[in-house]
Amino acid sequence: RDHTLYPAAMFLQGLRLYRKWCRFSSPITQLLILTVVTFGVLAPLICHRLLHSYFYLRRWHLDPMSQEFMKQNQEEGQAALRYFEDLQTPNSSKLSAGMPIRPWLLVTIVTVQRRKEFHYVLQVASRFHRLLQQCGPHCQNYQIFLCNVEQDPGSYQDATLLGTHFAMVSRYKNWEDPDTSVNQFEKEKRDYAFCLEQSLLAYNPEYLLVVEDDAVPEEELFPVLHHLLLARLSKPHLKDALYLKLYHPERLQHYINPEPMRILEWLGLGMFLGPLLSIVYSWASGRPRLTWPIVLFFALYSMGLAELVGRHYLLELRRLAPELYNVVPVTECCMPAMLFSAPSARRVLGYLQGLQCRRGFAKDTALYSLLRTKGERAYVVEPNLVKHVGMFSSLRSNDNPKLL
Ligand SMILES: CC(=O)N[C@H]1[C@@H](OP(=O)(O)OP(=O)(O)OC[C@H]2O[C@@H](n3ccc(=O)[nH]c3=O)[C@H](O)[C@@H]2O)O[C@H](CO)[C@H](O)[C@@H]1O
Repeated sequence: RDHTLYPAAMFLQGLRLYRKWCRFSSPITQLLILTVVTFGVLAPLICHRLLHSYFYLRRWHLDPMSQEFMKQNQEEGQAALRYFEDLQTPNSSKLSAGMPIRPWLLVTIVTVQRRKEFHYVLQVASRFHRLLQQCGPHCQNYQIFLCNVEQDPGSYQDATLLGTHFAMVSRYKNWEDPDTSVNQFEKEKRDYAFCLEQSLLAYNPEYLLVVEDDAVPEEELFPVLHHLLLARLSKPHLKDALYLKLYHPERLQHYINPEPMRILEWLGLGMFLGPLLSIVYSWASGRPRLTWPIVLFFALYSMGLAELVGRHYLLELRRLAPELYNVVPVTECCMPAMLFSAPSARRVLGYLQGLQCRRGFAKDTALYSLLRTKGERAYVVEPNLVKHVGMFSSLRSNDNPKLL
């Protein structure tokens, strides 16, 4: 007896029973049962632990998952510390003499001190360092640059450690109050502008990737950037963009967002899966005729399922190949990882210098608000190419942060 044939035999038997049942029940009853079973039983059972799904059981899982994330992240911080402690220190002449004259891509990490035990900046820098090593000759013209905007740079041990491995600039010399009349968000913007300016002055790179000190790059960052910069961004409408965002918060990635591109994507999904699922249904129920109401039902069914399970998880499928990554017009919020061409970095610097930030109008909102008035375009890559790990913000106090 061939035991491997059991599942196939069971499937055929089930199909036979199902077809018999279908003959005596109306399609409306069948589709109603399918809807109830999918949305009421299967999806909640499968998805209740998925953080970015509507089925997520926040009350049950949010606290333990947040604690677990922080515990793991602290361990990753320790691992990053060991990474640099074990790494051989390059001699200082190598740090400057080995530098390419004009890097193709400069990665600038903007950092201030916060929650020492997590070593956020070490996590970011160690991952970039390792990815560059793995990338080898393809990334020969890449450079990492640390921009330390801590007011008391002497006390910032992680930055001091990184200064022995990477080129670094410090905005403040000793403990220094930059300007008491300046609010925290204006200071943050000025710090960012300083880092942009220093990167351009010191390296004049072709492309500049400015990352915040809690944005850990994904493994595929460099191959995807290669593809985007060499194949996709050479197209005129993308080439002159003001910036390309490599991260957008997962909680804002749903279809039900006032964004035309997403709505189009959602409709496209329904138009693709609607007919496909209808064909499967017709075949399984033994009804050869496809009717419009059934196609429409499955289109809405798949669109509803995709939204409720979470668009974020569908986007993850795009990681299979660099060609599958989406590049769409940006929306407001957040700039943990921003890619600029040299001319666009100069334009951003000028714009930032002309802006005044405050609570509720931080640098990300300010920059986004400029797009329309200055006639600029900007894009975001999906899925995210960095992971935001900083549960504790250096700008907004929160002693008990949660993943959502
Ligand atoms: C994940 C996420 O949504 N992050 C956004 C959020 O940051 P957060 O509120 O998460 O703040 P954060 O602690 O991640 O700091 C953002 C960046 O500002 C830097 N920093 C901090 C303090 C300072 O005095 N000077 C300075 O330059 C810091 O090193 C980091 O690179 O809001 C900011 C605007 O306010 C930006 O839009 C961030 O992208």
